Amino acid sequence: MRFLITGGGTGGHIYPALAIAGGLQERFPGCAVMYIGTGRGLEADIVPKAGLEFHTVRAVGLRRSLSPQNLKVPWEALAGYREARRLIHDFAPRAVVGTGGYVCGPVVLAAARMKIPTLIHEQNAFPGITNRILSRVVDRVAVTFEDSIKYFPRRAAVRLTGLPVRAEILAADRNRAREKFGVRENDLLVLSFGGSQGARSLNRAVAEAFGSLAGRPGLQWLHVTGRGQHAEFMDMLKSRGVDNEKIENITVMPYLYDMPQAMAAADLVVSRAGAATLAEITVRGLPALLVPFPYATGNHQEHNARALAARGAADMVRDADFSGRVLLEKVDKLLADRARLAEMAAASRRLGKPRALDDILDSIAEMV
Ligand SMILES: CC(=O)N[C@H]1[C@@H](OP(=O)(O)OP(=O)(O)OC[C@H]2O[C@@H](n3ccc(=O)[nH]c3=O)[C@H](O)[C@@H]2O)O[C@H](CO)[C@@H](O)[C@@H]1O
Repeated sequence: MRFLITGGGTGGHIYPALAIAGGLQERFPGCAVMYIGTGRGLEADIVPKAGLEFHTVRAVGLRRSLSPQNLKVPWEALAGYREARRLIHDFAPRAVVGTGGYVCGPVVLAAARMKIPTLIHEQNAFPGITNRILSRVVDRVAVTFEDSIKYFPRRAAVRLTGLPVRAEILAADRNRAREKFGVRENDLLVLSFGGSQGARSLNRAVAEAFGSLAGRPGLQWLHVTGRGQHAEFMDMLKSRGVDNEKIENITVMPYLYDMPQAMAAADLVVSRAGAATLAEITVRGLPALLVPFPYATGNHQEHNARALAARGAADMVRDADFSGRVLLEKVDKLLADRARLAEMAAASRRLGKPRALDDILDSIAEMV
């Protein structure tokens, strides 16, 4: 059996694609999986490292403003479409799966026109333009949030699956994780981070609140600054006269490799609202304070955050309104009310989709 996967540009589209590729290899032992991306996207680096056969086609995105680059789009799109057709013809996949990003356009369209079964996965509550267009020609659409279903014209083909998270996120054990991070039994652990790159406004707010959080009985805090912003964060602390080495209850890290353990240990998460982060928070059933990245395409992070907030799983603050004072106010209120925290945790768990990968694989299996 042969499967073709496509999706790219940012990690947000690539990691779910890799999760699906891995799932297919387990479900259909001996199957061949080929990946089509662009030569420019992050996928050109990550996918070959994951051991998958990788090919590229040309693909360009429409600029949202008037730009001379848009004049090249029809020509490049046609060239990419022809390249995709040739690759699909030679590989002869049983099904084609797209996870968003420009490159999906020519590849999934070519497959659909060649009458090969197609499925696309949408990660965000407000879908990207490529997936919205493709949803008219594909056989199936798998979505992460119920809230995105309304944007797809052929709702009958849409299935709410969720976004596949790393197996370690599901498997991590809370007691062992708390031991590892040195969290005492009745202490509350707050985990704050700003997506894979860190977030300046989150860093600023944590730095402003640092003095007040330091030494608080019963509170432990783990803050991740993001690799590119660690030095700046440390400078902010220094300029406020804070010596972070002396403060026992707050740990600061540039990047957290062990996110699965940290999430397992945490009682509250403060973060951006990227789709992968929210999928992880909800499968772990964690309450969250979300500060969506305001410049994400179509403001999709705010849509993602609202999907949780509307169901009582999270509290949301817009980036423009966020500060150290607001962080303290919100966190104080939440931590003082353990019953509310427990309700939020339960609401979060209800939104979690631990079977996301299985459900996506079932959909693919039904098509082939
Ligand atoms: C800025 C932007 O437009 N980001 C988009 C990008 O998210 P992007 O992939 O950057 O961010 P996500 O929040 O979706 O994922 C971050 C991932 O990094 C992990 N992590 C983070 C920090 C750390 O120290 N350690 C660690 O392991 C998290 O556990 C998570 O798995 O694609 C997503 C899916 O299309 C979108 O929803 C996001 O809006």
